[in-house]
Amino acid sequence: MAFLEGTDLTMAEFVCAQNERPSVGLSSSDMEGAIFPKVDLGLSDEELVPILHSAASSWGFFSIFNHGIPESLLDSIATHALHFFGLPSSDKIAIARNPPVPYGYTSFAKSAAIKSWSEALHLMPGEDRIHSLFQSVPSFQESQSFSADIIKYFSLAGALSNRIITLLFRGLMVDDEEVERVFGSIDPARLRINHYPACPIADLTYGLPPHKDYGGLAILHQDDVGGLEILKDGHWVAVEPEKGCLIVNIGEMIQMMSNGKYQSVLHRSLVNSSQPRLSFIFFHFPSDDSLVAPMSKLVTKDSPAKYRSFYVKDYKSMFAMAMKANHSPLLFFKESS
Ligand SMILES: O=C(O)CCC(=O)C(=O)O
Ligand SMILES: [Fe+2]
Repeated sequence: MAFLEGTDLTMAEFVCAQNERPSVGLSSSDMEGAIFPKVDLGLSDEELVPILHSAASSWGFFSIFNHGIPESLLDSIATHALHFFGLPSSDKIAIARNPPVPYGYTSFAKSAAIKSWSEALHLMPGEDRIHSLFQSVPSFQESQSFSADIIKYFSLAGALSNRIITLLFRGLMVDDEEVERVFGSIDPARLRINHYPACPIADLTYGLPPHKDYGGLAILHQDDVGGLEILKDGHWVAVEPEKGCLIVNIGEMIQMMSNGKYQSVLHRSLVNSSQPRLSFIFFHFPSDDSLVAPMSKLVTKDSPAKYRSFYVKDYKSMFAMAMKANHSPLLFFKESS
């Protein structure tokens, strides 16, 4: 029997095989001697270079505060998003994402080998595009102010992400201009808003199964429920929510361009049986027609290129195949050593 309004999914479809179910993770305070990095972005660029370098090299994930994005904007996006996800399914699917169009609403993932107990809104920059998307949702009263928030957020998160990426590469002695050439525009950026309803079979399934993020840098905002875990030294560790903080993580594109100096880290979202959860993530991508390669300064005789150069669109076209093979697309471009 279908259990989700507007879908033909059954609960059994979400039950993972015994060996794929989420094992119990650790709290970050259980990690002896390893403290999840928390970075004050109010410091000067000069002070931040070594701090960010260390956080990104040791964990690949870190928390930031004093990041300059107003709390009121983050709260407002979360409130509007919850109202959107609370609409009847027939309204939400009015803006269903239809590939190759990369934006719109996706209901509980049907095609993936491991189902995700989550629905999502995928957005890309562009004032007209965002306005007309939300205006197409019947009975959504908040389309104007939600659109305005999203437009503002793209701009602020884009500038924030740009600053962090630039400083991370300064930590590897790479010139700002080289970074600007690849990440200078937010046009290819994406915002993904995830909604994880409370789940009656929370121990048997995932909100999102383990994965690495594809783009350059991801900046995540989560509510106070918790559920994000990252793989650290072979253990799943919970990234506990903290008001006012955002979570940053290295995507595969930075792993490749840093020639493996910064690593993209596996992470997953768990669900729980009592509370819904909301997160939203800004993904900073290079544009599809950029040719990316390990930065020339980082390729030497002693440290040869670990990856072949590629066009971002070719990398993206490997997503589906990588998913089937249960690994990430970057593996297809690894140089044999
Ligand atoms: O919701 C979360 O905590 C993680 C989401 C995530 O990893 C993603 O959307 O790529
Ligand atoms: Fe992710």
